[in-house]
Amino acid sequence: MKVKICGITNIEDALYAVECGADALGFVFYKNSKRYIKPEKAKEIISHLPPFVFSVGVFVNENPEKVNMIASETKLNAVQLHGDEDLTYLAKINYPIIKAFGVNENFDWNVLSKYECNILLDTYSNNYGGSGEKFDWNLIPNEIRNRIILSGGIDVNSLSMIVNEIKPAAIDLSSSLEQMPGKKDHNKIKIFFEEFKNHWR
Ligand SMILES: O=C(O)c1ccccc1NCC(=O)[C@H](O)[C@H](O)COP(=O)(O)O
Repeated sequence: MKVKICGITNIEDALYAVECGADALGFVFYKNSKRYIKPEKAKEIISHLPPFVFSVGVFVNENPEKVNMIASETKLNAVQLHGDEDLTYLAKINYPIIKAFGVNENFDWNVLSKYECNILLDTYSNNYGGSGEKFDWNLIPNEIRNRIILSGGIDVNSLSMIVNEIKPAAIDLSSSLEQMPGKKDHNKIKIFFEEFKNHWR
């Protein structure tokens, strides 16, 4: 199970998360987010990451040409589309895509079969993401559990259920590891990865 830490805004948090075991880092290029990072700053951080750490840019309903431009300039490995982007939009993107879906009790699970890219399930939120809230993971159909990226309110206390019951391909978390939006708490990161390794390896 891979772990992505999202909402990275500074080099100290990036390197510490990687040192503790993060496989991927997320950079939020959505200006309305409290975790927004300018592409130039993300580029600088990404240039200091060790090999084999995956860099993901998070976008919400951004102009697709701008997504491609930022992905190229900052050297992203993938783009996470966290808004209302449809298949026509996705066809304009030149980079590996993670399509995020906001889940609530009314979510139409059939829609996922139309998407061939990686799927991230997050809690439905008017702000699109980074809510720190869980959705009801029991709603996730069994047949897709092992290929999704699970997200939304994941914290150290979620690990038992994630590892033993949901068993997703990857998890993605942000809020539970923060001091405040955009600044990670290194002690929380350390404890999270210690517990993750206890549960998973
Ligand atoms: O983090 C944000 O502020 C954000 C805003 C708009 C779209 C996506 C955003 N973040 C993406 C993520 O951090 C994660 O993919 C996911 O939402 C998990 O967040 P959390 O519930 O805070 O662990």
